[in-house]
Amino acid sequence: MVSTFGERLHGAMRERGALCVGIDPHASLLQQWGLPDDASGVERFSRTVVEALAGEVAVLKPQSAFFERHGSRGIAVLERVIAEARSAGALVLMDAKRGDIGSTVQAYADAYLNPSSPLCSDAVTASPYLGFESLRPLIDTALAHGNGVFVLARTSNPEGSEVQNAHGPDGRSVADTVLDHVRAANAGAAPMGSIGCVFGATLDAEGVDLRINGPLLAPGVGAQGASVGDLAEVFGPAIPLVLPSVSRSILGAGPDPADLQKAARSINDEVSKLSI
Ligand SMILES: O=C(O)c1cc(=O)[nH]c(=O)n1[C@@H]1O[C@H](COP(=O)(O)O)[C@@H](O)[C@H]1O
Repeated sequence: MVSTFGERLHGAMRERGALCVGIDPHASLLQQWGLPDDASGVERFSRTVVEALAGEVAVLKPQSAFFERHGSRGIAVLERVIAEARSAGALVLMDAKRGDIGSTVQAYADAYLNPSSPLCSDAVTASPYLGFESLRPLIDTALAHGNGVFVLARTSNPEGSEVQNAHGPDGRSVADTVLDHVRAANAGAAPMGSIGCVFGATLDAEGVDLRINGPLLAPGVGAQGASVGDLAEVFGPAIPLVLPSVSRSILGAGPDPADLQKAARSINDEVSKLSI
């Protein structure tokens, strides 16, 4: 039987630590690494990150936009990054933040979560702001193929709160409702469900029920100002489910692979001390 994403992620977090490293080939990072701002630069950059880290971190998260900005050649690089990272043992979370009406969401599901697609990843990020049910085809396709989805609940950027903290007639915030839907999708799954939420490490989770029986992707550590220490304060008893996601503050240590490894190991070690 095919393993579930929740099972694979749970195992990877125990074996490799909970860190997720973002592959975000910003133009400024390409320049800093002495690479051209084109598809060949993105390929050298991403290959270096994969070779340095895919054998040791639980999850690599390529940000699709940084590949898309180089057109079809950038997407071809993304396809190779997915294949190489997975064959080196990392889980790949495609950061595409897709969302649309359900019939179109099925096409995104076919692109990112169906093994017949060259972009198929272990999981994809999705925006529920066309209504959580519009994401159903993504969730069903993920579960049918042993893959996962990370649904945005509270994003790390300060602008997010005007939408995500708005309250409905039942007095619940939009983000609380998203967390409720994800909790329902993961009900009964063990050791944890395959549907995660994104909850920024930069936020205050006071009064928020984070028990979703699934992973909590926590971007915002490093370049956006949160520290590993803040994670304990934000997530409290939910820490064992937290997957801190870090891009620039690790990528900025490159291009030497040993320096990338050093930067990732140092954060991973700090994170592992939180869960004790
Ligand atoms: O889904 C995400 O990964 C994400 C959600 C969120 O709320 N905030 C957020 O920063 N991200 C992504 O996480 C990464 C953060 O990068 P750094 O700030 O460089 O660590 C970027 O790829 C963002 O697109």
